[in-house]
Amino acid sequence: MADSTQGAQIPTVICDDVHIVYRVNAGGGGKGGATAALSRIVGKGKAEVNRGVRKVHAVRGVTFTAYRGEAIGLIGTNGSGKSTLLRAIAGLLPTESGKVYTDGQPSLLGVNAALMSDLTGERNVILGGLAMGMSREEVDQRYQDIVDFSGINEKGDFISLPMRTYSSGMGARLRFAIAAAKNHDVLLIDEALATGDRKFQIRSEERIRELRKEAGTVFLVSHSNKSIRDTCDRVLWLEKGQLLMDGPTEQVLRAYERETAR
Ligand SMILES: Nc1ncnc2c1ncn2[C@@H]1O[C@H](COP(=O)(O)OP(=O)(O)OP(=O)(O)O)[C@@H](O)[C@H]1O
Repeated sequence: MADSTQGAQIPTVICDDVHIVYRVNAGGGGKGGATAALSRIVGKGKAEVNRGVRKVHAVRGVTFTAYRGEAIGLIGTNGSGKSTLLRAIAGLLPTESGKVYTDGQPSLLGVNAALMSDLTGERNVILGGLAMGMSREEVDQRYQDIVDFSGINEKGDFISLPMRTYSSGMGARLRFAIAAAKNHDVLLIDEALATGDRKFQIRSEERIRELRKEAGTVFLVSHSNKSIRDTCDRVLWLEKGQLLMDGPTEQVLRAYERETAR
């Protein structure tokens, strides 16, 4: 457990022996699906043999407590269960067993966060703000800050164009800017910084540090060890769904880097 968990700390997220299992229809989209039809042709009817539900045990017995003011990095190789754990903390996935307790409603900010691609950036800022519980006046007050922070208009008037015309990096910037406009009890960020350019990454890392100071807890899933080093004081290392290590950033990252360099 990290040193930062000592003293008068207020818990914000508690995961108690959390297991998460996905159930996947192994039949390939059911009898009528295109994949199933292809399997029937290729396998000459053998597709039926594989029918049934397969289980993927993505998170296996994860236990930790996060405290107010912490920024916690989640690291691990592809498929180790980071995004799954984050979605469970956000309340978007049920646990198979074990419990997730949270203080307040966590906000999940992922690269796929649902903004409306046919609406302009401007409309999405307003809708996103309202969806986060801001009043219309608050949204109006913060609107320009959000647009400035996103940098969307640095190369022209893009905020008045539909979001489907944005590059993936521009979309990610706007999503982050909207989410970061509000102070969150628990902010969960899933690789959101990865698609922004370096200048935007620096700006968003700065904002994460501010959000922490404003007494929230931030979780950051990232494959960039640099982003984790720059923003987090504690790191959870997941591998095959299990919590391999939980401790101060430098200690865990060094162990992770030793392991992944092999
Ligand atoms: N919707 C889903 N249905 C079934 N299995 C899933 C689903 N999403 C993830 N999985 C499986 O759960 C396991 C953990 O996946 P997860 O996306 O949480 O890993 P991750 O550590 O975030 O990976 P990455 O670094 O590649 O983003 C993997 O084995 C993956 O195949």
